[in-house]
Amino acid sequence: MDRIRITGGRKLEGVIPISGAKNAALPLMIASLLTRETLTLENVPDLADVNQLIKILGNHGVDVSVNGRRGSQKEGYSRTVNFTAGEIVDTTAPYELVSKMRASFWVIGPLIARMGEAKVSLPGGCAIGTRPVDLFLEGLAALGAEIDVDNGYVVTRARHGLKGNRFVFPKISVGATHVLMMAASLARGETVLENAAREPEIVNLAECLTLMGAKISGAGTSRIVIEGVDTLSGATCKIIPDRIETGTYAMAVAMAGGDVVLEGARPELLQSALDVIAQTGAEITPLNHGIRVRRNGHGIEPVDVTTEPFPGFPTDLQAQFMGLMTMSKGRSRITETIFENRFMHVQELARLGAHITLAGQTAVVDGVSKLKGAPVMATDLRASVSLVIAGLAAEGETVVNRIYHLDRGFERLEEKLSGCGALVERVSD
Ligand SMILES: CC(=O)N[C@H]1[C@@H](OP(=O)(O)OP(=O)(O)OC[C@H]2O[C@@H](n3ccc(=O)[nH]c3=O)[C@H](O)[C@@H]2O)O[C@H](CO)[C@@H](O)[C@@H]1O
Ligand SMILES: C=C(OP(=O)(O)O)C(=O)O
Repeated sequence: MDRIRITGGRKLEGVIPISGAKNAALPLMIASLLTRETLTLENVPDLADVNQLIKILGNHGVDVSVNGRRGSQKEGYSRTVNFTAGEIVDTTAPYELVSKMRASFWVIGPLIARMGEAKVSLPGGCAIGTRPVDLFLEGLAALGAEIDVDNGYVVTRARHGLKGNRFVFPKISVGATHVLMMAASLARGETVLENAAREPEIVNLAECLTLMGAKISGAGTSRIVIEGVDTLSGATCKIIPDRIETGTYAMAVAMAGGDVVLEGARPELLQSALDVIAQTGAEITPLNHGIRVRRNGHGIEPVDVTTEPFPGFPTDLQAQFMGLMTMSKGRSRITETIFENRFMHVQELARLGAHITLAGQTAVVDGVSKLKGAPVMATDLRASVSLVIAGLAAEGETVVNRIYHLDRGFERLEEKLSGCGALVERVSD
C-alpha cells in the first residue's frame, strides 16, 4: 500500500497548477448518460474517483476515450475526455461499483429520466457521517418516480416519464440538487427547485446541461427553474478549477511559509476560505491566471471557522484548516455543521503533537509552537491532506499511511508539492 513521506521544515516556492474539480467532473460525467451523443469534457482530473466512475459508466454502456491535455501539463494531468452513451445497456448500478464512491449513486437521475427505470445500490464514499439519500428519493418521487428500497438497492420506475413539479429541499444537498437538475432536464414541463445548493459545481453542471440543450435558469441561486425538453444533445464543456485543491495548497503555503502561485485557480470560487486564510496572516493576491499566496516571517493568527453550504466556508476544507490552526499563536474554534462525523483527523493530528479537544461539533485547537513528525493514518480524503499540511511544518519525518484516500481527490500531490521545494515522496511497497 502506498504511503507519503514528508520531511518538514521547507518553505514552498514556485507554481502549483490547479486541476479540474473532482466534484464538478463527477456530475458532468454522469450527465453524459442523458444523451445518445458525445459529451466532451475538458480539464478532467486524473483521479481514482474519476477512474472509478468511468468503470461505472462503462457498465451502463458509456464509451469513453481520452484525447488531450492542457499544453503546459505533463502527461497524466487533467485531460479532455469523450463520453458517448449511444445505448444504455444496463440500468442497474451494482453494489460492487457504487459502494466505493458516494457520487456514483447520482446515476439514478439520468437513468430514470432517460430510461424510465433504474436500480442503484445505496452508496459508499468517505466515512464522514451517515449520509442518507432521503432527499434524492423525495425529490424523484415529486417528479413522479415510483421508488422502492430493496436489499440495499433503490429501485425506481417512471413508466410514462417524469413530470415537472415544485420541490422544496428540506435541507440543502449538493448531490440531490445535481440529480434533480439532471432528471428534470428530461421531464415533461417545468420543475422548480427551492432551497437548492448554490455550489460552483452546480453552476458548472447547469452550464453543461444548457450546452446539451437543457433549459435551466437560476443555477447558483437557491431557486433553480428547469423547463424539460424531449432530448438532449452532445456538447463540449470545461470543468472548473478545483476550489478545494486551491484552498488546500493555499493553506499549505500559509502553514509552511513561502510564496506560491496557484495557476488556473479562480478566487471567486472560494472567497470565504481565502478571506479566512488572509486573516491567519497569509497574503492573498488574485492574479489574471490564478492566485498568489505568501507568508513570510509572520506567525499564524488563530481564526474561528464554521462550515456552511456555499458561499460559506466549505466542509471540504475543514480538516486542512485544522491542520493549519495546530500551529497558530492562540486558540481557534472550528465548528462542523454539514457532516456529523468529520473529525477523524483530530486524533491523527494529535500524533504530531497538536492540542485539540472536541466539544460536540466544535474542535478547540490550541496552537503549539512546534509539531514533530510521526507515522499517521489517512482516514478520509480531506483528512489525509490535513496530515500532509501538518507534516510540511513538522520537525522531522511524517509518514502518511493509507493514501488511497488522498488519491481519490488530489492529482499528483507529491509532484505538485515537491515542485515547490517540499520534501514529499510517495513510497510504494
Ligand atoms: C462528490 C461531491 O460533490 N461531494 C461533495 C458533496 O457531497 P454530498 O452531495 O454527498 O453532500 P450533501 O450536500 O448532499 O450533504 C449535505 C448534508 O445533507 C445530508 N443529506 C444529504 C442527502 C440526503 O438525501 N439526505 C441528507 O440528510 C448529508 O448527510 C449532509 O449532512 O457535497 C458535500 C457538501 O458540500 C461535500 O462535502 C462533498 O465533497
Ligand atoms: C467528501 C468528499 O467526497 P465524497 O462526497 O465523494 O465522499 C470530498 O470530496 O471531500
